[in-house]
Amino acid sequence: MTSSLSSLNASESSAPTSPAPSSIHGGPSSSSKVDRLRPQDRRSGPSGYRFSTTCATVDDPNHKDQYGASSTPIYMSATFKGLPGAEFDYSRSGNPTRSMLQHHLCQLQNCRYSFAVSSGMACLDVITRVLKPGERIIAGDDLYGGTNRLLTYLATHGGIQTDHVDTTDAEKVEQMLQTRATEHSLGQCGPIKMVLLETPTNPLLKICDLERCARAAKLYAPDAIVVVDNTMMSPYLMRPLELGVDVVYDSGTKYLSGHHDLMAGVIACDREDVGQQIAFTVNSIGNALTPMDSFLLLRGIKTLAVRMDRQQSTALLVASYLTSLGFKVNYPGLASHPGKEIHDAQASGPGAVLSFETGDKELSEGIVGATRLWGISVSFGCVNSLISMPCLMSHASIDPKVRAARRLPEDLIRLCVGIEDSRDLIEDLESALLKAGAIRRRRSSIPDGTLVSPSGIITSDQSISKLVDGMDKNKIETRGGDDEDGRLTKRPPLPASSLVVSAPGKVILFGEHAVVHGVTAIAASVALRCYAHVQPRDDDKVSITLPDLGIEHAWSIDSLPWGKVKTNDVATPAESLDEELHKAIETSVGNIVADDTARSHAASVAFLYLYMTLADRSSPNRGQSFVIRSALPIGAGLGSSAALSTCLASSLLYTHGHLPLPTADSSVAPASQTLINAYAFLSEKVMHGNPSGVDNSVATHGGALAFTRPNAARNALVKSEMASLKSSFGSVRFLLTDTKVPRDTKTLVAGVGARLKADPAGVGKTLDEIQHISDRAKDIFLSQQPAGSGEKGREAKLEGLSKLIVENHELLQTLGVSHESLEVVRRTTAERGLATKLTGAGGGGCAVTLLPDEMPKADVESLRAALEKNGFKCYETEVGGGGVAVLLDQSRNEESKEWFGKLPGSELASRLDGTAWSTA
Ligand SMILES: Nc1ncnc2c1ncn2[C@@H]1O[C@H](COP(=O)(O)OP(=O)(O)O)[C@@H](O)[C@H]1O
Ligand SMILES: C[C@@](O)(CCOP(=O)(O)O)CC(=O)O
Repeated sequence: MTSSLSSLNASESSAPTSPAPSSIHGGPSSSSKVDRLRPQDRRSGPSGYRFSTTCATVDDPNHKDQYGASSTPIYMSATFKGLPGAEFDYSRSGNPTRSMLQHHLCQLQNCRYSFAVSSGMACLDVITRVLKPGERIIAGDDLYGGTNRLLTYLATHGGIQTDHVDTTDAEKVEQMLQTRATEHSLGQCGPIKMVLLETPTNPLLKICDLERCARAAKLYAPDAIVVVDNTMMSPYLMRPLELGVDVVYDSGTKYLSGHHDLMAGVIACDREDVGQQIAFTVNSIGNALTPMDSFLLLRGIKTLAVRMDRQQSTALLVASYLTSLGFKVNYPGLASHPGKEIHDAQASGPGAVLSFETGDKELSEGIVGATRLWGISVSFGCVNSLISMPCLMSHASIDPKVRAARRLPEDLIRLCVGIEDSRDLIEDLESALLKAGAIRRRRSSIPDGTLVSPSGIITSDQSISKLVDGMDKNKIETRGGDDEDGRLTKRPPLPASSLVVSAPGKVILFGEHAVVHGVTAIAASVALRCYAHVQPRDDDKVSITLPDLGIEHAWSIDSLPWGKVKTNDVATPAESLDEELHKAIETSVGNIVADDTARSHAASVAFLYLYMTLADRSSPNRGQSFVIRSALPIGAGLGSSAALSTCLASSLLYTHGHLPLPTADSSVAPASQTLINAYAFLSEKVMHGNPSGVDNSVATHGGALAFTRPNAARNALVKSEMASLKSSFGSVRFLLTDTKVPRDTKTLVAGVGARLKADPAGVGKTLDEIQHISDRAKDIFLSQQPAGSGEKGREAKLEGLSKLIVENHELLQTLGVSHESLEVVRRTTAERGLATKLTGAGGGGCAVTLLPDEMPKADVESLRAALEKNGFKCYETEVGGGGVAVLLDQSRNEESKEWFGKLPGSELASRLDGTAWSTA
């Protein structure tokens, strides 16, 4: 042992982690409520990355590897040579691999001290050594068995007593603190020196209000340290230090490592006095983490956020599935959880552990024993899913009488969800529930035509959302239930069964019509959107309600022409329409709603085409009701059909489990966008015959795009090219004028196609000229402003765009797609020196006018009045917002059905736009 270690003075110990305190506190302040709600969005550490980036980026500028190794080397060395004072001398006190891990943990938890020790229990051992005999602890009554065992040991061997209270009731914690403080002041007991909290509790998943308990501790026992076991959440979902807590520990064996291939514990602390004390203890007792395990833990942490996202979203499905069967489920992700509000305020996700009761201990044993995929094991946080009975396993060390007193049900089953396919997990669980007799099929009520595999197990190609939705009513009842109908008919809100999505309309600035024939179009999303609300129907019908057109259609699902549907792999969408299916749907829609208007007919056929392509006929959950609303003017050239198509495609893909729902902190994934866009394009083809795909691409991806479709005569593309246009000169003001003159995109597009066929050279030349316009416009958008050109540079660019607008409109006139109403707009604006062109298919519909930066509001208003005098409607709009979006708030999804179909479009939009969406 080297001389620096022979002294066990805390201040000389090299156990604390390496970064200088100042470098860790690079992140934003911890006091803001908003910050706290979304810790994964917070930037931390000197590099200022967000959480998942920091997870994957292991870097300590003060400890660069001599060879530039990409992965932290494992320093398998007990000793390090050198004179006293060197940074490392003996691995118990400090080891470079462990130092790197501890540095990384400091970055993730935004704290100054981090310690990696041999297990989660070792953490508690180290932390409780701060206490002296006679001092007291307040802890929860729903604790992990190991924690309980150590606290009992401290009481019998160390004279440190613990008061167990229900820490999920902050008032009880406050009362206990007050009582003990009074007793201590009267000399009746020792001081409270530690308050030990855990939330959600294990295994009952009850919620403790950390901030309130920490505040109470500071009030009644200012010398006590507030300690939180954060293993259930991991630093990704919760960072208790930011809630007023002094010390946090995690069993690193769980989510941090994620693979159940090591044992570790990590302690985080930001208080210097406590940090130094812990450093002293770790060094003294020698339980610091080995270099090999430090390496493994560091590796595991890199994927913490992605693992947790996946595990958590599956846990929500499993919890909903079990709830739908009638089991009492404990999971803070469920709207019914009593502590949800507090949990949501202090953590940013419900985690991936849940528990449920069956009502019978033997039955629970039967279920646990019958699972195959769910491993029977203690612990959690692993990539593999685990099932256990806490009373027989993780909590067996607690006296049964104590367990009973703490209301820990003997039949409780704990599920720790891993990263496997959620369908396999639910199928395996269902099979175990059936085998154990916890549920059984209600064969008599399976609807005609519903296919159930001979084994009685739902086949794996069925989507989880359908599986989950249909469990209760159609197939299964809980044990002991008779065939009483309606016994389980009250279903809880299910994550994927009711959903709200939205997509924006678009404005084509240059290149409409020509884009159909391979010319580049410049288009951008607008702030007006279409919205779709989906919920299950239990009458075996599928329906579409179009309140904007005053239409509702419902079809008995069996009456649809299913014989024409070809088996398809949803992940590889067809590029062209299946004309046979299209025709068959046209016929049946025509038959069913003979008095249909052309508009609702088109929307209905497109809807059924996508429904029949994406829904599974054999699913018991095939019944669905769709309500579509648009804040966009319909049929005016602003892409209402593409926004509708994108809403239909996304809602069907999500509710039928073809796409994972985005999580609270994620946007609609690029791969999801691609699939949504492909199906939206098919719907557009149903509605418009030969669309270019620009509208649905903008509705799906959002932003501003230069879009070019493959066309052998014009370009060498094999698939549509989309170049994102980020204007180098800020936003541009546009006025959209809806002439309210109805027109039909399909007919107008076909008309231009016919002209091209009749006069390939003449129309071809027009197309070349439009291509040239789009190219110039693209250059203007993308070109950097010459240095020092300032306002002048911007003015020149806007002038350039105005010229192109005028030219493009003239060319569209020659293609025969203008209309007198559009010419009125053009003239009215030209009188004021403004450039206007039609946008979209023309023939009526909308015109777009470029507004100069300096145009006063009053002038815009007078222009608007002049235009609206003709019966037109004007919108001043921004362009380039987000694409397809999914409403994340499940309760909002449920609640909105009350007013979704009733409110005026603009009011509906303002109600929905203010809520939490995940957007492309
Ligand atoms: N909210 C809606 N309700 C019903 N149908 C709609 C809605 N939005 C769009 N549509 C469908 O889209 C068609 C309009 O498409 P289109 O003529 O291309 O004009 P736009 O430029 O608005 O997309 C309508 O005729 C109708 O079939
Ligand atoms: C005319 C066209 O270029 C745009 C159609 O726009 P809208 O349907 O009028 O919104 C056709 C297309 O690109 O598919």
